[in-house]
Amino acid sequence: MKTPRKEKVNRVVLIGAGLVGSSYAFALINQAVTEELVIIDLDKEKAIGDAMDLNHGKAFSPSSTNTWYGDYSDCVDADIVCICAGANQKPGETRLDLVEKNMKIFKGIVGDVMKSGFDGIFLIATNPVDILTQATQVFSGLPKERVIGSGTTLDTARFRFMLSDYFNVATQNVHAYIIGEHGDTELPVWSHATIGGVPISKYIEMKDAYRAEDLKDLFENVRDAAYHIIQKKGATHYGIAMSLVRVTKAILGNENSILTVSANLNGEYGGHDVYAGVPTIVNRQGVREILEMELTDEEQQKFDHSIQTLKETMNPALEKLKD
Ligand SMILES: NC(=O)C1=CN([C@@H]2O[C@H](COP(=O)(O)OP(=O)(O)OC[C@H]3O[C@@H](n4cnc5c(N)ncnc54)[C@H](O)[C@@H]3O)[C@@H](O)[C@H]2O)C=CC1
Ligand SMILES: CC(=O)C(=O)O
Repeated sequence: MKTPRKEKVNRVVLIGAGLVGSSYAFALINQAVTEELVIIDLDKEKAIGDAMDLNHGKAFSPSSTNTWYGDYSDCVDADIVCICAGANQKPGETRLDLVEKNMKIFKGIVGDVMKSGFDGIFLIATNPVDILTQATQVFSGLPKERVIGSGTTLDTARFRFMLSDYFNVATQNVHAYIIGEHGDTELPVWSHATIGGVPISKYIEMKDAYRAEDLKDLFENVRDAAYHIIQKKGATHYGIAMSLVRVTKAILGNENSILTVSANLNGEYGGHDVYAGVPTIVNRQGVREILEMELTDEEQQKFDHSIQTLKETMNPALEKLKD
């Protein structure tokens, strides 16, 4: 049930309560991240049902999140509008294949959010996420640092999980990033990957049990993880939901945490006006700062290729939607 606001509390508006959105809502409530959660979806009945179901679990959750099915006017008081609406990949489809369909949906959604007077932070999950994050910035006119995408947060989490599994150390002690497009051209930054501060290349030299060739396969499994999961169960949603909650917490908690969100490169990493996954300091302002790592020549080449691919897909799609 919607309640009038008496004091400043955190409000997240979720647009698109499909598999990703409803998993995000569930994870938000279970981690006590926000006082208010508003759900909006084209499928009104499904979203009303979700709000009822989530409120019925309140007695068992650590949070007192007030959840309701809302409308775009609720965005005016939102700290974060998270968009998970739109088509997902069918088996064999790439993320980039979704661009035209989802960009059209975004033009309408972002326009409706902005009509409410929204002045918070957009957090985007819908694919192709880097391109839709950029489109959201263009459609909304909000400052670039207040429009961010989930970027390669999920890929980085997959990478750290698979490395921790291979080396049999806790995920928290693996520091390694996937950067670039959240998609087929993403790349691992091996030159800065460490285990407890020891470069992975050194760690492998020190231990007979590990082989450099295995790392190539490991990265391919990270890059292709979505295809493998979609083949098995039709969609991925728990991992991204937890990534989105992590970013939401970093924003609402003013954490200054480093996360590989999709941020506008704005002078960093070659100075492109493009959104891509890079290590970024995230706080209440959204993007505080992008961390520019020194890449090897090979890594820089792969990164440039990833950026070029994003531009080549995004520019014609944005052009088509110009009024
Ligand atoms: N960034 C990432 O790492 C990931 C992104 N995704 C992406 O998230 C998106 C959503 O995926 P799923 O939840 O699996 O899809 P889904 O089909 O389960 O849900 C999409 C929801 O969007 C709603 N919707 C469609 N148009 C709308 C509009 N104009 N206004 C409001 N709601 C609208 C639908 O009614 C539906 O409930 C896809 O683009 C998918 O590729 C999925 C996993 C990871
Ligand atoms: C679907 C998608 O983007 C992922 O799971 O990485």
